[in-house]
Amino acid sequence: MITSTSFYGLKMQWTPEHTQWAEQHFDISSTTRSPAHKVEAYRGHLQRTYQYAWANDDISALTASNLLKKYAEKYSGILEGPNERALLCSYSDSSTGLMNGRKSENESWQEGIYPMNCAPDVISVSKAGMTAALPPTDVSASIGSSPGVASSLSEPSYSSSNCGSHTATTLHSGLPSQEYTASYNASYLHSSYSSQNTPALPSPHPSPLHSAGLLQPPPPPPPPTLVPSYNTGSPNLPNYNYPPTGYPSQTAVGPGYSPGGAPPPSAYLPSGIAAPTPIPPSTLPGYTYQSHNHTPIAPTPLNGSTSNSLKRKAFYMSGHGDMDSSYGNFNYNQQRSSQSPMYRITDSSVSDSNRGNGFERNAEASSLAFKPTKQPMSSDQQRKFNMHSGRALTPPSYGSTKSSVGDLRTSEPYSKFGSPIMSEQTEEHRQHLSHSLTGPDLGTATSSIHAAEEQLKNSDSNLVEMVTTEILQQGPPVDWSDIAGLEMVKAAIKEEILWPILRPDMFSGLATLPRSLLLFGPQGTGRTLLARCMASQLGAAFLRLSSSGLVTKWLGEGDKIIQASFLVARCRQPAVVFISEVDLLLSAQLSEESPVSRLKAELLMQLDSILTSAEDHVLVVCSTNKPEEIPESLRRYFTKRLLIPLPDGTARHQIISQLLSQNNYCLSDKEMSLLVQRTEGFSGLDVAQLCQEAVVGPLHGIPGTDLSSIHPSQMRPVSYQDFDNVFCKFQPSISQKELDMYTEWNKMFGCSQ
Ligand SMILES: Nc1ncnc2c1ncn2[C@@H]1O[C@H](COP(=O)(O)OP(=O)(O)OP(=O)(O)O)[C@@H](O)[C@H]1O
Repeated sequence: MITSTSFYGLKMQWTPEHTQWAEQHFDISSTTRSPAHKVEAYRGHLQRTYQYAWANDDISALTASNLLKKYAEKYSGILEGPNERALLCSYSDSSTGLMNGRKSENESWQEGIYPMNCAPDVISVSKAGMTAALPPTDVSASIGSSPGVASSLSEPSYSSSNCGSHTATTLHSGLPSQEYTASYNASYLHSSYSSQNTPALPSPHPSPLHSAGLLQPPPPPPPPTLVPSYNTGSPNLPNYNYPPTGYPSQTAVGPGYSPGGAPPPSAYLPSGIAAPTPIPPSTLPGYTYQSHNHTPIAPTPLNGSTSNSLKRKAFYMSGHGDMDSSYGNFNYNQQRSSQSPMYRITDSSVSDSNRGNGFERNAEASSLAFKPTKQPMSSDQQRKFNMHSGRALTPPSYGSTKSSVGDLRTSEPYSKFGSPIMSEQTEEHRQHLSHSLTGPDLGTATSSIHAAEEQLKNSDSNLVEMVTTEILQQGPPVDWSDIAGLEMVKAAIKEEILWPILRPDMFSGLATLPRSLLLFGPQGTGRTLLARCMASQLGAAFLRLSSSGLVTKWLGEGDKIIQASFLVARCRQPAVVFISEVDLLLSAQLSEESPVSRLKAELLMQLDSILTSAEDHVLVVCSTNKPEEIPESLRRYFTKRLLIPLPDGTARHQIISQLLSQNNYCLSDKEMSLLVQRTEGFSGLDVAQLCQEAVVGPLHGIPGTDLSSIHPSQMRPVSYQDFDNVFCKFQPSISQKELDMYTEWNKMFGCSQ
């Protein structure tokens, strides 16, 4: 019998042979679906395929048969073939360009550029072992049930009194983060995909579903091991045992992400592999600042609209000035471990009256004590940090004298010169390296270090000394929780930069590891902090080059300094080289005759070498507030380009609270809310400077001029009035036009939208 079928106007004639053939064909390899189902599936496909076929034309039985056969072969291969995950794999492959930043410069980086629309379809009809994607109806349910969405979208209300030396945790407990959206759930893979023990790795770019926060990682595995090397057999860390509860998970962000906390389980990695936070917190005896019983930070609200929740928010405004960059001992997380190496020791031997009044116990009168980061590490901290780094212990140089090259925002003397070439430390360093980098490149990294050491021996020793004292920086490690807000950025850095570096064996699908990163946006938003944090998390040496220093004071030998810095970085690898204001070196405005072009050429040569070397474990992080000045042809040097926005209300609240917590202050909840509101558009640096000015306020009311004789108890607490008095000195220094420019550039060339 001949039957006639019409698909969107396309008439087809079916003979019994056709039907039989189709059924037989589908039956060949399927063990999970009946022939009838497959024919249904196939018909569905035909419906879609033939929409753009020759509508309304009759076709011959022969043509129909050929078409049938052709598509049956094609689709049976996808549905039933052993490589049914080819689509996912090719998804990963096709994204290699993205990972490498080799994207065509004219292409914009748009969200959803790598949709995984096909994956759920394929998965859901393929193996029984693969869980189907969430149905669309689950989308809203999932979002609605997200703790982020459930929370209030309004400015946080502060329920507690803020009088006294409160800790930041008390102050902003219950605060939702306005910036974080649940969309970034630290997992790129479809949940079903992640459950497979496949070596194939996905693209690092989140699928739309993940961006929407719909796909959650699998339940957490047993206590994370971090980088196994850190607690197994490292001679540097003989007794170290990473406390699994040291960084309790944070509810403010998606379940897959816990900044500053124990590394989350991730669908990105096979089960049991934890997110990298390799630097273990050191134990600070007597530290009682924070218990683990604090109320967790309230879930971060998504923006009101669901569509907005699908994007990483990017908003920013002003930034200016220059100030101590090493607020490394802040605590912006409720669950910050009391054992964090970053948290400044509360010396219980010092009376309360001696604390938090603007006069630190060792501070000179001029410093006025609002210097949360300028305290040297305790000997215990130093010991711990030294154990991490596996390098000779030298005094912290963060916060030491200003260098035009290293651009240190510090006040302490530089650390003593220590040769970048490992001598007695060499073996220790090797072991550290071997523990922190478990990938297959370890052997070659070691040989690369040897080669760099040889080169360094032949270099100008004065130059090398200058680099090791001024550019190579040592200091207390920076934890994620030391950086207020920026949750999306932090998550992206963890997943797209740090994990592949720490576990190259797990990311073998990537053509090359991420080796360069551009942080762009307004000044004073924590880009240096982020770079330092990356170095800390990688257990890497940190070298900081200031482009403005190079093109002004050091112009004559700037290229040699760049060269020597990269050489030292290779000797000390793993290493992070941070270059601020990189637009000054890479600007398109530079003529060939310009002396700066020598620096540019040297930098590009070094970048080329880093990007092409599979051996070196050197990460280059550059910052700029003029990304548009980087020529199109040079953008490709940056594997990732991340917008660092201005702090949102929650982050500003965190910064203010944290800074004030070190002083005696009295602010009502309402006043605190007002401060948060009034600092809208401020950069993190602006906020910090505002606080610094305000805490000096109480001094002005003290009669007499001899401040040295004043006892701290005579000082009144810092009040709202003190802030009010200095607000006139501060205002957002960035225009809406500039903000729009960042948004546009981010849309076109950034990786976080
Ligand atoms: N997100 C943040 N969390 C905590 N502190 C911050 C943050 N952003 C800025 N700050 C404060 O501002 C200071 C400057 O930050 P940082 O140097 O990291 O900014 P930057 O973006 O590198 O700026 P610049 O490009 O001007 O050097 C920090 O020392 C800190 O006090």
